[in-house]
Parts: sequence; structure tokens; C-alpha cells
Amino acid sequence: MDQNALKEQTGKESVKYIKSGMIVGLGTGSTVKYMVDELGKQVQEGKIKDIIGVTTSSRTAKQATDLGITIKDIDDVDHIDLTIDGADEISDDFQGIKGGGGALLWEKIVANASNKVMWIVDESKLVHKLGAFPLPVEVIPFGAQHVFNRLEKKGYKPTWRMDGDQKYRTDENNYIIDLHLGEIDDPKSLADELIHMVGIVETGLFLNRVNDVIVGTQNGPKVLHAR
Ligand SMILES: O=C(CO)[C@H](O)[C@H](O)COP(=O)(O)O
Repeated sequence: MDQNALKEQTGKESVKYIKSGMIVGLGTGSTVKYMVDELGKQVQEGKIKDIIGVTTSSRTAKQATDLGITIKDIDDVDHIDLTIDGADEISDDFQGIKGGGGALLWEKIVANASNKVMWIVDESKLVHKLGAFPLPVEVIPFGAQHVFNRLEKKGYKPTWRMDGDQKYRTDENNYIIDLHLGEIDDPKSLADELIHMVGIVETGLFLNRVNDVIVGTQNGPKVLHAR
């Protein structure tokens, strides 16, 4: 099976955890796309009833709406039962990097409002230590070049996330700077340092935020329990 087939496997498997009546956080990315397609199918077939989706990006909102899934704004629900989202890297101790798809800010807000969080990944995303995947940080446009320069001075090897020849814009109209760190020895202190730099709105370090992970493997989906 190639990587896409593994993403499809884990995406479809995760829908088994969505029960009728739930308020479900819908993540972003190519793996989540398979999950939302399957969820839409089961909603249309009447197998899953009365669910409400809270989406983590305008892309997922459009996909879910097109499939007939009822969507509510995060501020119109008081909790989320379960959020299913993708991830870019998951370390041995279940810490993660997210934001490869540019939706890290809304993804973290939705995760924080969720009783349970499940990540769905293919096996290539499991790593010993975080950092081979460039760490995204979301920055507001005002003064963003100064933030970039500070990150460069710190040796964090920043690059602008691009969309063609323009800087990529998030759903909040912010920019993303990707940090090419290689290996992150202490994710917690790095997250603390970055979040206190004025202009940075959020980082792609998702620490202690996942309960279960479904991994797509050549031998079928495997469930890992984090906490
Ligand atoms: O964090 C994300 C988007 O911001 C995605 O969940 C992450 O990038 C994984 O994406 P994919 O399933 O396409 O590999």
C-alpha cells in the first residue's frame, strides 16, 4: 500500500468512533479528507444521525457542507465530544507537530474545546523525536519580517510558507513561517519561547493534546492510546 492508501485506511477507520448525536471536531488535511468523505457517506445513508461538525478550516467546512454534514461555529457549541485530525509528526511520547496544511491555529482551538482528540496518520508520521518536519508558526502580518529576522538570528532556519509567488495566508489572514530545526530536544521550552515572541499567534507544537492515534499500517489500522 502506498502512503495515500494508508491515509485512506486510517481516515475511514476513524469514522467508527463517531456515534450518532455527537458534536465532532473535523480536522484538516489529506487524511482527514478521507475521514470526512466517509462520514458524509454514512450521514447520507442514515447510518450516523444528528451529528454536528465543528471544522478547523474553511476547506474542511466546504467539504463537510457539500456532503450534507451539519456544521456549527465553535462558539455556537459548548463542547466538542471528539475531534479527529491529522498530524505531521508524532514522537514516541505522543507529542506532535501539526500545521503542514496551514490550519494549526483553528486546529489547536478546536482541540482545546474537545473532550477527546484522535489523530489519524500513516505510519511514516511516527518518529522518535520531533523536528525533521519543519515546525510551522503562525504570525500576524504586521511586523512579520521582524519576527522572521529574530527567528533567523536564533538559528531556527525560518522560511516563509508560500502559495505560488505570494506568502501563504491562513484562514485568519496571517502568515506562516516554517522552522527547519532538524531535531527538537525540548519541545516544551521551545513552545514556551516561541509563544512569548510578540507577533507569533500560535505554534504547530501540539503537546499533551492527543488521546488516541490511529496509524495506517501495511497490516491494517493500529490504535495507540496516549492518555
Ligand atoms: O495539521 C494539519 C493541517 O494544518 C494536518 O493535519 C497535517 O498537516 C497532516 O496532513 P495530511 O493528513 O495531509 O498529511
